[in-house]
Amino acid sequence: MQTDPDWLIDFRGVELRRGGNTLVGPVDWQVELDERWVIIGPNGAGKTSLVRMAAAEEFPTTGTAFLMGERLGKTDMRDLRAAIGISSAAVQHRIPDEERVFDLVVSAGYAVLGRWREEYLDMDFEHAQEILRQVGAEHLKDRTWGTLSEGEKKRVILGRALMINPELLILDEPTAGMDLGGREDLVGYLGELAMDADAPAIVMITHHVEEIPHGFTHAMILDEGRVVAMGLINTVLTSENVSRAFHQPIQVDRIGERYFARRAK
Ligand SMILES: Nc1ncnc2c1ncn2[C@@H]1O[C@H](COP(=O)(O)OP(=O)(O)OP(=O)(O)O)[C@@H](O)[C@H]1O
Repeated sequence: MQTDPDWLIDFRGVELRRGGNTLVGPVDWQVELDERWVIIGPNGAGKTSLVRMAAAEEFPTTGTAFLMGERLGKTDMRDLRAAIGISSAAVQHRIPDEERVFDLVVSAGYAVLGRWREEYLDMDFEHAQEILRQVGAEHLKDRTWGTLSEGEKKRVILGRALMINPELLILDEPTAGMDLGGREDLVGYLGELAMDADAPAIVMITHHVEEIPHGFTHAMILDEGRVVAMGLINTVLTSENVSRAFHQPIQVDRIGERYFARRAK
């Protein structure tokens, strides 16, 4: 079976099952390099399960999955993971509290936690410095991970994900726990990234349509493991589709480049 070289993600009939339950699927999904996807859906809809397969962290139980042209199960997962930047609660939980922020970011390219386990180049230090500046975390570089607030952690983990110059960037609730100002800063930054032609393909899970940065091109809505709608964002993020997924009348409005949702009267 072949995949299209333009597709970073190519899922065909992909399902993830555990203990007799289908967590997500079957899903057919293709993501191209210049696409920026948002995935929304109620708690337990299967969003994280889906992106864990896209992050080469899980194998599908059934179906065929290609990531960056390589078929999952037929290639070394470590090679794939080296090209995928991930910001998620699971990644956060693996970081020891005593890890220094700058070391955490600089070591990302070597897929290790801990600054002194590899040789680093001046270029790596400069790159890490620049990325921390971009995500608004330069002032945190000498702090240890365990001392950071939730929002500060989110910035740093995004920096670590970007440090490897990924082909695919996976963001599982990247703004969770952030205050309003911090969230708007990060949404603005992600919007700039989304508009950058050299940026990686992006797949972002969020609970709040208000957090979708401008420049995002596609959306998928999941409910109970199934795709309710997927495709171009403006055709998918409609009141009708969101109401169907959340089982209540929701009005979705687009104001400028941003989306807003509330329960319809
Ligand atoms: N290892 C597992 N074994 C059994 N069930 C699981 C396992 N992992 C997840 N689930 C279940 O699969 C469903 C989908 O979980 P998933 O984390 O993918 O949902 P989600 O859409 O990301 O949810 P949330 O918005 O709450 O983060 C949930 O009902 C969850 O309880």
